[in-house]
Amino acid sequence: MVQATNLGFPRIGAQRETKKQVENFWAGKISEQALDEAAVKLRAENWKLQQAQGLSQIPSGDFSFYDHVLDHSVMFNVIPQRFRHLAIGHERNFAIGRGIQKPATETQPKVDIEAQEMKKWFDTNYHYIVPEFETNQSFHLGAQIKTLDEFNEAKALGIHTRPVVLGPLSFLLLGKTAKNSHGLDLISLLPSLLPVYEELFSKLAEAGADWIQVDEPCLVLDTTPAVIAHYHSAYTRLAAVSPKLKILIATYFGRIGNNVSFIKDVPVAGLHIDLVRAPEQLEHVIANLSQTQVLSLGLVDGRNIWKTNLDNALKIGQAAVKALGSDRVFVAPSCSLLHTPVTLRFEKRLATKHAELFDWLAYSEEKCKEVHVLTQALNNGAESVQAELDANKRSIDARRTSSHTTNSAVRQRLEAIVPDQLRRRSAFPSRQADQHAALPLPAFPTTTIGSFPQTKEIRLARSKFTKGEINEAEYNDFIKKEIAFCVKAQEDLDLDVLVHGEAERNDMVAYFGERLEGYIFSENGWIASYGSRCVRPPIIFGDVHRVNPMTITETVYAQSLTSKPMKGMLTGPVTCLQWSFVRDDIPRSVVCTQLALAIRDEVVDLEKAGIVHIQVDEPAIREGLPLRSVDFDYYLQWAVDAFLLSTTGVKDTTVIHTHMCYSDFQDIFQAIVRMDADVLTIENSKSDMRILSAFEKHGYNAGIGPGVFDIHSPRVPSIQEMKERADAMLQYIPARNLWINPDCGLKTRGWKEVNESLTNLVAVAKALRASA
Ligand code: MET
Ligand SMILES: [Zn+2]
Repeated sequence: MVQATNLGFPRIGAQRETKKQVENFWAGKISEQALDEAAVKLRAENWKLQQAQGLSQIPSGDFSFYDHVLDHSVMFNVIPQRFRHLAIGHERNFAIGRGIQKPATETQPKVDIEAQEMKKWFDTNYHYIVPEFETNQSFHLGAQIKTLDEFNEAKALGIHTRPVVLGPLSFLLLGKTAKNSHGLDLISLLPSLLPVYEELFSKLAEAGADWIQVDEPCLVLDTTPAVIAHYHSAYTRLAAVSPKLKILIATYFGRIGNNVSFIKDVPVAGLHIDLVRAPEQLEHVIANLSQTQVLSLGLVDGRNIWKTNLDNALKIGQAAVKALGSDRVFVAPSCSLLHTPVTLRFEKRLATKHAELFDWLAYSEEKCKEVHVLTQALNNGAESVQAELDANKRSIDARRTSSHTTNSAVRQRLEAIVPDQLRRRSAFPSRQADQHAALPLPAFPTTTIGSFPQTKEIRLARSKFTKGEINEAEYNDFIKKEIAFCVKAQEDLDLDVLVHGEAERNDMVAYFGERLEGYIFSENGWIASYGSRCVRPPIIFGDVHRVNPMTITETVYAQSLTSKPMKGMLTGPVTCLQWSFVRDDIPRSVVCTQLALAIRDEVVDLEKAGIVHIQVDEPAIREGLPLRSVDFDYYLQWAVDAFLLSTTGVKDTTVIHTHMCYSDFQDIFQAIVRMDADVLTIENSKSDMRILSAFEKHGYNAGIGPGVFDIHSPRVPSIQEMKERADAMLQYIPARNLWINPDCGLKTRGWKEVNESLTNLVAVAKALRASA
């Protein structure tokens, strides 16, 4: 029998319960016990919900308050030195994720510890806490073994689950070496790590687990034969732990390719592959399984919100059943549903006001159902679920033939793009001279990345406006006051290039999506981004275009309040694309080009309105990079072209800024150069100086502001630590090009920390000027 399975369910709760409870805990409003109770309740609901949709293998251990990789590190006692003296428990785990700062009290000295690094999870907008390994790292299970505890918790409810753990190779490969352990080869830790996996697996087997899902997403990356040999030896050992235990190695987000080679030679029971991202890999993988191994087919898109074309998926399932027999086939979402919202049940507005589009959607709950329907069709014939299949076909056909997804004017404008629309008038050195002559700035100019604290008052006003409790004029008035407050604060701080603060924006892509055609918004389509932070990606369902200016009023108003330059603030096309749920009926590159034309119009209008500095944020350009290097060039060609299309419609004297964050930039260095921005502000505060040496090595010659402090943490950086960072940067970056700024926007912070941090930041720039 084909099994209906799942790889992971969202942990945020259908109405973001987890986020709310975690934040209440941080605020001291609820106890640790209350937090745990809330989680127990949510996990039970999730398991029951998946059961109710008809899944037979339901994951456990997929829950997390902050991040599952962080939990995994803690479970294996991979805790950096600086956190080890903290008491075991949620507070310590949260400290690892977000840093901790507490003033001294009569009995306790002050606490001030930097968070562990956070990185994007493959090409998603989910962020994981990067494990930090030391030379002689010791691994052991603590008193609490999260995976085991959650398996038992489900068992107590009468639900037999499939425990999920991050596999040993991906755990090591996704990690980094601690500061005190330079030169450590992460893979060399495998021999000391494996016994702890063995211990965990035998405990799970004792507890009654049969299938266990071991995630090895690094198998979809470029890999060397040496590393594959380690997969081979590791899984040979792990598969021998218990005859009761069946290991399913799970890969997702791309094709496994030739990395599949070791699978048939190790006694693991099965392999999961992503057939949404890489449908072409089916035959190759089937040919590389042993005679008994199960293939788990990722047929339902775990990263998007569209209904699955069940007819197509069924054909793939049938081919697999034909080749392997139904006992060797599982049906599953392509990856954990962590990246999909929880349920359509609360999308009341879409259901009533946008019924046409609503009918095209499926969230996690509905996707579990799709998995079930496919499984039924494979086991009992399509007739057994004919009504479901027919309804699905109607939705799929309706979407394909809808008149609301195509706009011929947009298509024509795309056809007419010429190469001149992809370049600035002059090269950077000449622009830099013109810009300096037109509007000189002090050395080491200071600026911020755009957003300032999104205070309770701002959120309240926005919610009142949404609910109709205040009218548009009142809301606009409120925003104006916020802008004025923000501009005044920056003048008091003596920053050089100011921003209006983005008070009117809730989310940097949603804001533009709301003002563009081709988008629609959900009420409850939340997905986890980092820590307790969730995002609600807009949905791009049709051709995108700009009807009216989107940011001119606020920017021009902000400029009118100051004689310092005001930076206009836009979200770039690639980021709009990456952080939306994108239609899957035309290529992403085409959607991106449509977005670029819309942003281009806005850039030109800002310039016309007298704005000299314009920032087009592309924080997500790196995360869109394909996972295999052979696919890089194609992506970077269209992505950078889209950025150029959006930014090059201006005069040489207009200063184009861009901003990127949370990524490793080395592998897109040439693309960054080709983006030809006048100023690039990048996240760098937590990572090392490797990226800066790359900028030096390649002779990057434009303005650059590697963040001097980490905005994801509430701690206030001292003048000294930021000065040290800036001094280190000056070893790589010519003084004339160095900007001083935080590493990202300040919207998640409070005004008190922001004022203190920026006071210190401005002092750093002044100290640099004084010693120049
Ligand atoms: C994630 S990048 C954020 C850039 C945006 N301008 C901000 O300051 O919030
Ligand atoms: Zn950023």
